[in-house]
Formats: sequence, structure tokens, C-alpha cells
Amino acid sequence: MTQTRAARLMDGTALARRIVEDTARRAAELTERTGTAPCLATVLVGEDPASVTYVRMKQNRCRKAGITSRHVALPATTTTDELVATLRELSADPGVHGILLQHPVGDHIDERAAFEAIAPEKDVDGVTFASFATMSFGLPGFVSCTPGGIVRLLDEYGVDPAGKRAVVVGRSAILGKPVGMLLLARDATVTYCHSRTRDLSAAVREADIVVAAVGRPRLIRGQDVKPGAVVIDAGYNPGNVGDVDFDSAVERASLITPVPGGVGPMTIATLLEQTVTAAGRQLGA
Ligand SMILES: NC(=O)C1=CN([C@@H]2O[C@H](COP(=O)(O)OP(=O)(O)OC[C@H]3O[C@@H](n4cnc5c(N)ncnc54)[C@H](OP(=O)(O)O)[C@@H]3O)[C@@H](O)[C@H]2O)C=CC1
Ligand SMILES: Nc1nc(=O)c2c([nH]1)NC[C@@H]1CN(c3ccc(C(=O)N[C@@H](CCC(=O)O)C(=O)O)cc3)C=[N+]21
Repeated sequence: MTQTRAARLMDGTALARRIVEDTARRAAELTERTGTAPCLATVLVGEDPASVTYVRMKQNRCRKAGITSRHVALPATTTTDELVATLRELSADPGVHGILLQHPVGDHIDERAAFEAIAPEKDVDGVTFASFATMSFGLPGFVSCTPGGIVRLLDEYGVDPAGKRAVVVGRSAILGKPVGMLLLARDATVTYCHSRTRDLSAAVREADIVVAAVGRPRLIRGQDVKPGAVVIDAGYNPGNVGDVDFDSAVERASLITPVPGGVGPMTIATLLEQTVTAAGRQLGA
């Protein structure tokens, strides 16, 4: 008789709450000491409804943590040069301590050029080349928020990536690529899969740790999850659906992140935490 045992859930909501509480204390202390509250600038190009919602969520969470936010809404017709100029102004503005450029920005814009216009000391979303380099070498610096939140969850649940086979599905600049580099820095054996990967199922079946970061609802199925694997679902598709087929994967995994309540809240917690750290450094406190 085979007995199936469902995986334990990795509770991102609970861990994120503790991080945000701690961050709010640090923000209050900094404000008290310097007379200035930490400030995050959010920049959004266009009016994509999902992006509008995410940015609003980030602003609300900032307010609750005692971080002020300044929002810059730009029309969908904004050019790369205009966006770069806006980000340079915010980079030079002493009243702004952290900058978040909401991704994606639209195909007519050179997103990399825009990211590189963010001053590294204000790159609290961890999207610049400078941040990618420090992340990859395991050096201090700002991490990409979703990858940083994922590694924090692994730590919390006692998962040490060292020596484990990690398979990252997706290689975007803000998610897939940096999460693989963070896992490599923690001594995992990392494989990246992407749209040109020939046999995705075969690769995923080898994984001790799977990170799904694709944007395709329920692409990763339980039958491809190695029994006992740790499954991280970073996907966030319309209708609150992840990139992992939760119902089948939960029967094979040892640990799994739910959607919602897994990776999402950790992303925002990491953003707030890094904003307060950036403000502390810039205010010389
Ligand atoms: N919870 C959170 O905080 C966050 C969640 N997300 C979510 O994560 C998901 C991914 O986001 P993001 O990285 O920005 O997305 P992108 O669209 O930028 O990247 C998707 C990646 O998936 C790869 N891919 C596409 N189709 C397949 C396929 N069939 N098989 C294997 N790989 C494939 C692409 O490959 P290629 O490079 O070859 O094109 C690409 O590398 C989305 O659901 C998004 O909403 C994103 C950011 C934060
Ligand atoms: N430069 C950039 N940085 C990002 O970090 C970034 C981005 N661009 N573009 C879009 C994605 C998406 N994203 C999410 C953040 C939090 C939740 C989140 O907190 N979700 C909750 C549910 C919230 C709800 O729907 O009520 C959860 O999963 O439990 C989801 C998605 C960050 N992104």
C-alpha cells in the first residue's frame, strides 16, 4: 500500500509579517533619530491593471510600516530617454531613499537602460547590474526582492541549499536569473530552464528544490516533482494562480509555498526592509 502524505506549507504571510513588524520598528527609530522618514519612490509606466494593483499594495504596506512613498505615474507613451531622466532625478533627490521601477515597462522601452539609471545605493528592488553582481558573489548589497524573499523562506524552514540540485524555471532579470545566483552562492547545483529548454519535465524530476518563475498557470505538475522535493511557486497569474499545480504537487513535495500566502508577501517585506536599510545609510544613521 502506498501512503501519500501532503507537504508542509511554507507560510510566507506569517514570516513577512514578522519582517515588516521589525522593519516598522527600525523605520520609527530612524525617523525619531533623524527627523526624516524613509521614502520609497514607485515609478509606473502605463496603466496595466495588475501593475496598478501591485504598486498600490506596495504603497499601502509602506504606509503601515512608517515609510513614506512618492508615486510617479508616467503615460504608456513614455520614451526610454524620458524614463531614464525621471529615474536620474529620483536618484539625485536627497528626499528619496529607495526607487522601484515596476516591471514590465512596455516593449518600446529599453528596460535595462531604465534600471541602470537607478543609483545603486537606492536600488532597493535589486534590479541593477551592480546589485546582480553583489548578489551573485554573495557580497553585501541589495538583493532582488522576490529571490531574496525566497531564500529567506528556505532559511526559515531549515532548507540548506548546499549540495542540493536546484532547478529554476524562468530566467528573467528580476526573478529567475537572480534566484539561481542566490542559490548558487549558497552552494546549490543550479540548472536554469526557460522557453527553449527541450525536456522541462525531465529537468524538474531531478530537482531537490524547484523554483517556478514562469508566468504560466499550473505549468509544473505533481508527476514531475521528485518525492520529498521543496517546491517554491513564485508564479502569480490572474486569479491568484501559481505556476505550480498545487493540488498534485502538494502530494509529492516535502515543503511547498501556497499562492497566495507564499512568495508574494515575502517580496514586499524584502522591499520594505531594504528601503529602511537604504534610508539609514543615506541619512548617516
Ligand atoms: N510573487 C512575486 O513577488 C512575483 C511574482 N512574479 C510572477 O512570476 C512569474 C514570472 O515573472 P517574470 O520572471 O517577471 O516573467 P517573464 O515573463 O519576464 O519571464 C518568464 C520566464 O519564463 C520562461 N518561460 C516561458 N514559457 C516557458 C515554458 N513553457 N517553459 C519554461 N520556461 C518558460 C521564459 O523563458 P525565455 O527567457 O526563454 O523567454 C522567461 O525566462 C509571473 O507569474 C509573475 O507574475 C514576478 C515577480 C514577483
Ligand atoms: N520591479 C518589480 N519588482 C517586483 O517585485 C515586481 C514587479 N516589478 N512587477 C510585478 C511583480 C509582481 N509582484 C508581486 C508582489 C507581491 C505579491 C503579493 O503580495 N501577493 C499576495 C496576494 C496579494 C493579493 O492579491 O491580495 C500573495 O501572494 O499572498 C504579488 C506579486 C512584484 N513584482
